[in-house]
Amino acid sequence: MKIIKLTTYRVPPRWMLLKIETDEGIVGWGEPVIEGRARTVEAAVHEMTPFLIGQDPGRINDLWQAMYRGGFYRGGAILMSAIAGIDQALWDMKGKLLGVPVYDLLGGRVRDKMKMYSWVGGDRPLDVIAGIRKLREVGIDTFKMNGTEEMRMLDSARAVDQAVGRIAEIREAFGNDIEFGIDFHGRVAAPMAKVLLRALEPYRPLFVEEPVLAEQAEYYPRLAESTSIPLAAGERMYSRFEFKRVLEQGGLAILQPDLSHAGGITECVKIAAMAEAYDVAVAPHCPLGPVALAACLHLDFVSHNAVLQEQSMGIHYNQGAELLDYVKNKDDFRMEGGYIAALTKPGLGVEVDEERVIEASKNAPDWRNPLWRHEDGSVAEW
Ligand SMILES: O=C(O)[C@H](O)[C@@H](O)[C@@H](O)[C@H](O)CO
Ligand SMILES: [Mg+2]
Repeated sequence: MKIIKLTTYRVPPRWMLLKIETDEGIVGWGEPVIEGRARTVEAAVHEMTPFLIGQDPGRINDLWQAMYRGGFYRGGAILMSAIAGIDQALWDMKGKLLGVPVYDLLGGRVRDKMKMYSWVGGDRPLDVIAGIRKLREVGIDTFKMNGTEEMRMLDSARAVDQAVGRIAEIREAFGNDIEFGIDFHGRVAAPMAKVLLRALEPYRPLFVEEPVLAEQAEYYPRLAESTSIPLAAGERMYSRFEFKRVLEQGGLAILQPDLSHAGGITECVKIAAMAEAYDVAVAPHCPLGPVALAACLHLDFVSHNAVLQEQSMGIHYNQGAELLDYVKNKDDFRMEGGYIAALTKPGLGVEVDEERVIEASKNAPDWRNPLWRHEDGSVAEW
């Protein structure tokens, strides 16, 4: 079998879907995208196309190594997201060819269902209580929210009290009937991270995510020493070569590789295995679309140390399209009691509504995250 065509579709809200076709009619779908840089990743995918045309899609490992090592320069958000989406489509095709779900190609399931969580609140964590109440009605009991608004490198007691007060209200309202992670979203510099973590201790969040920016990873062990709250990060690390340093130095209790940013299934399964060797959990990052989520779920179902899965239903970014709008087999993604069952159809298990995708791609937005500034006019981390 040979690859004959790659087609990319940028679609609302901010996703990109990739269709790979072969000379034997087998089609694979992937989701190569970096939020806010869809066109750049699209260019990277098309730069890889001349190499991929004519290749045997079944040689996933060789194609991955050639895409990663073949261009001399390697890694980073753009190239690893392009490789990720192509890799997802290759696994989709291999599963379809052999008539089995991807998790069976990876040795079979280690669990019967996977624990999911939902976002509540938006860029500025408002109305979180109402959001939790609404999602609890449909059985969700695990949540994530932004922990702060803009946070200066050295900020005020008031800013800390505002951030902690919101969390106190949640515990006050729901006690231990729910669990929640708090995403510092890289907005917090190390000195304030230490202050916030200390102040959040009494409310026992499930984890604090991106306590500092990925480029400040050397703080993870120091912050971990100063708190009992499990620390999580990974959405802005793009290969096992970045994760290995973080595992060696310690500090993170949970790795959150993104299956559409960190080289795809081939790479993230290796990252999950590395984490297991250090007794570190994985909770794949996925504020994206259905193909990205399906790729995450196949990793979750073969990884002993997979503990939680992010999904974007109702996330504040999904303006103009919702998680399952481009999926025909919506029922397969049903969550019950906060869990999801394995996607058992061959390949990734997503039946893409191609007509809907093509239609939506005709007016895809160029989504950008906002540029935040502090009161003094300096750039703030969003
Ligand atoms: O945890 C999460 O989902 C992420 O931090 C998410 O908010 C960002 O990755 C966002 O998608 C970037 O545009
Ligand atoms: Mg995050």
